[in-house]
Amino acid sequence: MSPAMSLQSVKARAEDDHCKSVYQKGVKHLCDSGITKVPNKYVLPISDRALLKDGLELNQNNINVHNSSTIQLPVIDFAQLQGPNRSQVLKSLAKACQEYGFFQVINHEIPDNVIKNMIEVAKQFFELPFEERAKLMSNELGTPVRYGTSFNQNIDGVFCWRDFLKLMCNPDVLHLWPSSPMDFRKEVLSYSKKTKQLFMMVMEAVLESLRLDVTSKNAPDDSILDEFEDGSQMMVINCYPACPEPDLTLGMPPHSDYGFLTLLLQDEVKGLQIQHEGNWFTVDPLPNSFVVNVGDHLEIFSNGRYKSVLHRVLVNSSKSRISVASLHSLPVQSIVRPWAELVDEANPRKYKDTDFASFLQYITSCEPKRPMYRPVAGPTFNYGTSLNLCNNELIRDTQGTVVARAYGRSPFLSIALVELDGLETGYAAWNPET
Ligand SMILES: O=C(O)CCC(=O)C(=O)O
Ligand SMILES: [Fe+2]
Repeated sequence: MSPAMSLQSVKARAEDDHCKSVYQKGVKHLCDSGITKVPNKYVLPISDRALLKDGLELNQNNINVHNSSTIQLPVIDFAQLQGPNRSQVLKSLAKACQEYGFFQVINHEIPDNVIKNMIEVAKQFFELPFEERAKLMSNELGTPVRYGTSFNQNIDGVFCWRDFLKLMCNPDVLHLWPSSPMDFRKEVLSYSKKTKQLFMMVMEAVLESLRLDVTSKNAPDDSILDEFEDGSQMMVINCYPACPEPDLTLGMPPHSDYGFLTLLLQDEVKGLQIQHEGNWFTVDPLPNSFVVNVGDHLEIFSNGRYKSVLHRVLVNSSKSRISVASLHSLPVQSIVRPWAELVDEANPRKYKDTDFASFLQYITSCEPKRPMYRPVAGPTFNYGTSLNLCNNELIRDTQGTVVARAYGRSPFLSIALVELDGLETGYAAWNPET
């Protein structure tokens, strides 16, 4: 190599490193530096984009359609659920979980000021000086309080237009929550307690709804509800800054959530899209409602009756957006398995046991070392990592030999399944039989 060449490559590498470290600081920091174009790091391949420049978008068959229709999610009236119409509401709930995997809860009894203050302190948090936020950055996925960017900034090839603060909500880690802005801890704690209560009530109804058309010979078992009492709760506070070229990127790539249920609060800016009957729809929630969705653990627990649904987030050029996702599941050490009441000869078990702790351990320990498999055929493969694999996608090694098949649709499930059939079985936890 000539001296000039090597100098050039050293320079290029230095530039590259500089950019990498800028992107690791997040999109809020990037936007505050006054950019007017989306850097390449955030530009998705055309096939993965949601919006085309002229307001058109691609549908599932890559056919241009006008900007997505909005969807009115099924409405679950929490007040009705507590009254004489409960059985009617339970039927609507079962239908919503089966047909959409999403619903919106109205009359949920969480006071307006708790919601307003939650959004307010979330906004204030992202307005803190970068140095203050950066204290909470960590590459360790299991850290109880973690500030970060993109979907998984350790491995994403293309970054998404999102910064986040993830807060575990178990009492022993509350002292690690940010102490500024003022009132942050107080308001987030009050919000997390209210969402936990709401989760418990909705989860109880979901269990009841699962039993509606089951004539199980197994004894009814409600002990699971007690487990949820001590279950895990993770609050994900998302910030999607206004983006100069929103058609090139996404706030969040298609994914499903890992837990039982996610309760989502959004500010007044729309952006959430869900996949329904093969197409993407923008969610247009009723004012003061909570959007609730089925997560991977509920899919496993319900033995596939309720499916976790892919969703993603669009960004826009004029308004920054805040959302707060509260993800609920069993305690991290608990095994998630199909509910005994739903499994019998006619309905055989479809999923293997899994637990959140070993999932976390797996991605923390193996992810950076894992070889990068790229499928050579099949549906879109996002972000150049083994995340976001599509169902039944074949994974091939660099020689083109099939090494595995992806069953999951989400990072949680697909990671679990990329190793298969005697191949490295790091975490073969989720295994639908179809
Ligand atoms: O911001 C949103 O609307 C959705 C956020 C989300 O899907 C998540 O945090 O898992
Ligand atoms: Fe999500």
